Amino acid sequence: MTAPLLEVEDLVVDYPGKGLRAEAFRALKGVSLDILPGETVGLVGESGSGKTTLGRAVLGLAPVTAGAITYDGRDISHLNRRDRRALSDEIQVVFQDPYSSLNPSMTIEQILTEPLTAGGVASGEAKGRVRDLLDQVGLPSDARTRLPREFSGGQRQRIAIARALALEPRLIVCDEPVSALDLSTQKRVLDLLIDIQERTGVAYLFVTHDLAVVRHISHRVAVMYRGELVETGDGDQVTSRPQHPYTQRLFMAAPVPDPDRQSKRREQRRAALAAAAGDAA
Ligand SMILES: Nc1ncnc2c1ncn2[C@@H]1O[C@H](COP(=O)(O)OP(=O)(O)OP(=O)(O)O)[C@@H](O)[C@H]1O
Repeated sequence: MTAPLLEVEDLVVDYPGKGLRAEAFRALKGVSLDILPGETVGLVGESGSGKTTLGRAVLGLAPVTAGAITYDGRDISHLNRRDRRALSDEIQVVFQDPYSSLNPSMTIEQILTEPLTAGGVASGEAKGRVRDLLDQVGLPSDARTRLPREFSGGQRQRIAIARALALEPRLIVCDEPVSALDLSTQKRVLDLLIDIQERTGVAYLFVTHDLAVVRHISHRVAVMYRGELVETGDGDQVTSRPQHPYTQRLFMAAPVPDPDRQSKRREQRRAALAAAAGDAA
């Protein structure tokens, strides 16, 4: 069997109380989830259910009160700053807002060179890598000399994706990466993420409140409700035959998914898992 890339076990996250709310607030109440290499797990649930908190805990940005997060067999629940920084070439993030996530005063070349040099890539080599990254996300190489404000929302999200890809991570936490984009741009960015995954084998933890998006991109879907995972399964199974009453309510009003896209994603996952099992044997 393929070993998970990421394992979250009985994770509890308490946010300390502030101001009028003196008591700590339990945002995650014992969540367990794993992600295989090259897999996309879509995390859905209503606002406030804890999706972003789970993504942030994986990135070391939310306090782990109890439980464990294991990456590639190593416990990463309580890393110090240096070890966490060292892990950034393995685990990356793409945030929701392409307007605030890029430094407005840096050129695209500077934005993409920063993680490369931090990851130890020599500056001579970085220039070529920046061109490669722009090519991977479908932007022309003359984008290098321009500033973020010269790009549309969809193009900025491509730049954020290029930055996340710079150090060839094995896992990217995508926190609502397309929800600030219009529908046709959403689809192009999702297809880009799928295409990158097919080429590089990167895994995604994909946080979204949008059920059409989760159906489009996920191999598996995990459903959160009030700080707990109430259902996890194949995208098809969870979206078409939800078991938990909350999931049933969540998906009842959602539009019908694209069956061709879904069956293609399922086949790809089976083939990838079979190949990985063959490699491991
Ligand atoms: N830094 C924080 N301090 C205190 N409480 C927080 C903090 N961040 C989140 N919370 C609370 O934790 C709960 C889960 O929040 P979280 O952002 O993880 O939910 P979500 O499912 O991602 O919601 P949304 O879809 O609206 O982004 C919410 O009740 C929220 O108010």
